[in-house]
Amino acid sequence: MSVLDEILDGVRADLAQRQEELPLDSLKAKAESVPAPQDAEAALRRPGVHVIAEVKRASPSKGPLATIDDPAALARDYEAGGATWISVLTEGRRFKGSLDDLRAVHAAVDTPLLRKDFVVSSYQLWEARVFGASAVLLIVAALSQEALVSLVERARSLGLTPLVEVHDEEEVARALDAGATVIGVNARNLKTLEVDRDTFARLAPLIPADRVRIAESGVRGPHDLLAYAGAGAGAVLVGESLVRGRDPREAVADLVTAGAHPALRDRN
Ligand SMILES: O=P(O)(O)OC[C@@H](O)[C@@H](O)c1c[nH]c2ccccc12
Repeated sequence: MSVLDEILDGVRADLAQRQEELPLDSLKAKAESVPAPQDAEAALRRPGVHVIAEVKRASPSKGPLATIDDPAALARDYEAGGATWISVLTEGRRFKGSLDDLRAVHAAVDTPLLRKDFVVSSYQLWEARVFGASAVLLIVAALSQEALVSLVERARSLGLTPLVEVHDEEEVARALDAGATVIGVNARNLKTLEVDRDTFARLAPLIPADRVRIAESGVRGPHDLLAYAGAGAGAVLVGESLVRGRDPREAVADLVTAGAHPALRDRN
């Protein structure tokens, strides 16, 4: 069984528990009192190479990364640093995230939020909507093509921008078949946890230039942003180096400055 399979088993068990406690109709009713999502895709289509800063306490590959007692405070630092999106991990077992983290961050910042989780059901799309996300991660490797197509359509119907994540050539083809317009290339193989920063450069040419291309994982600083930008990234998604760093606001600001370089203005 791969790491991804193990994670998905836990996700499905926790999801069943939540649906038991809060049936879909009750969840949907809560959406009426939550402001509509922002157009997260439009934010990424502004000129330059964008920074998506992630609230990430732990990971299967590294274990505990940071306690993050106050995710809202961290998100405010990310916003002050100039992040275009803030990603909030909500998977609890391996990443120590929660929907409460998403709610707290939504109450603290105006920046569009990405619900970072292992989505396998439209119930989780409604959760993302109710807890304040404007975008939601859909991992191709975790979904059948039928499920992927359905979840992309349902996410859009809720006003959520689907960020469709790929790791190889076949998954790029599947993301395009599903109509993805925002595609993330994860340098980390979720089945083996290996990180290969060259993955983005290998797959980017397969992603049409009219899509937003996001390079995910392994960004240690501005030099990695510039390398990913040089390979065609319109945004980078950064977690570990920010949550482990001395000053998250300053680290985001340094990445944002690199991404705003005049030579990168035509990126999106
Ligand atoms: O911590 P890093 O190496 O900066 O990576 C961030 C982000 O890309 C990573 O957390 C991630 C990318 N895709 C995911 C899917 C599920 C969980 C986590 C992820």
